[in-house]
Amino acid sequence: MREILLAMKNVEISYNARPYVRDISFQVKEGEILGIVGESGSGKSTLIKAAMGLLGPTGAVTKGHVYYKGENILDYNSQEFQNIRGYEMGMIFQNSESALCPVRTIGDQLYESMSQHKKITKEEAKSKGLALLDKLNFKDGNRILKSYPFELSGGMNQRVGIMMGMLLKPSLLFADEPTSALDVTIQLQVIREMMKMRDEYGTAIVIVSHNIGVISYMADTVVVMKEGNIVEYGTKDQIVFHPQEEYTKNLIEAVPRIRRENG
Ligand SMILES: Nc1ncnc2c1ncn2[C@@H]1O[C@H](COP(=O)(O)OP(=O)(O)OP(=O)(O)O)[C@@H](O)[C@H]1O
Repeated sequence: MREILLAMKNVEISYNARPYVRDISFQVKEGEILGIVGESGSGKSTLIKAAMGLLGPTGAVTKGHVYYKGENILDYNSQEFQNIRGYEMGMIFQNSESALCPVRTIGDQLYESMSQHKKITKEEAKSKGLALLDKLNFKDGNRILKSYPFELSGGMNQRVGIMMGMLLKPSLLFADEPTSALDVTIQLQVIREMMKMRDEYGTAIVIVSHNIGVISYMADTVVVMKEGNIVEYGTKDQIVFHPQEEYTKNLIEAVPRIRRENG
């Protein structure tokens, strides 16, 4: 039986004491890929931030429970969240450049991120980073590691962010619109690399994407969000290929598909 890694139960999330997201329940098992779709402002990123303890000073889970490996993480203090972020839970941001430190090289940031969680030499960190950069189709990994974020293009920084999120082989990877800033060919590479991570290491992935093609390619299960509520939740087959709600049907029709599988 695969372990349930993440579970939200009847969760409400508020900013400045006003609820924006209501009565959310879903779960993610080991090796499962959950897609979250929904129009802009429907609360997709808020769900991910709540699971990672990153709602910021104005945000809070105001009702319900969030469990990670059976532990109620709403009881965690910031140090406990710090301990699981990166190592247990990885994150790929929509805009990696803004998550990177502008005045330090990629190589230094890579080493810092890895050495926070385990004893590792700079050389080991470098060789792991180079191997993953190679898989993500960077031609000149050495140069990338010596570069500052501003010296790289937006697409390159995004792939660096993806590498950082995947490097520690977390049990659960959150990916918030990870490919929207990338060229189509690179998008496919990144998606394949995430799938490989799931297949090789049993990594569970929660992916937010506007692109139903990406969701239909990757996800096992799908949550559909509208104005802070779940309107549909089920298997990919149920949601992408046999949606019940008009809202879901419109979402699926509104965006171009990369490829439809199983349908
Ligand atoms: N820090 C914040 N303070 C106040 N309101 C916020 C904050 N962050 C998000 N919100 C509000 O919460 C709601 C959900 O936002 P969220 O970013 O989760 O939506 P989303 O579905 O991820 O949107 P998008 O697809 O545009 O990224 C929106 O109404 C947004 O304005």
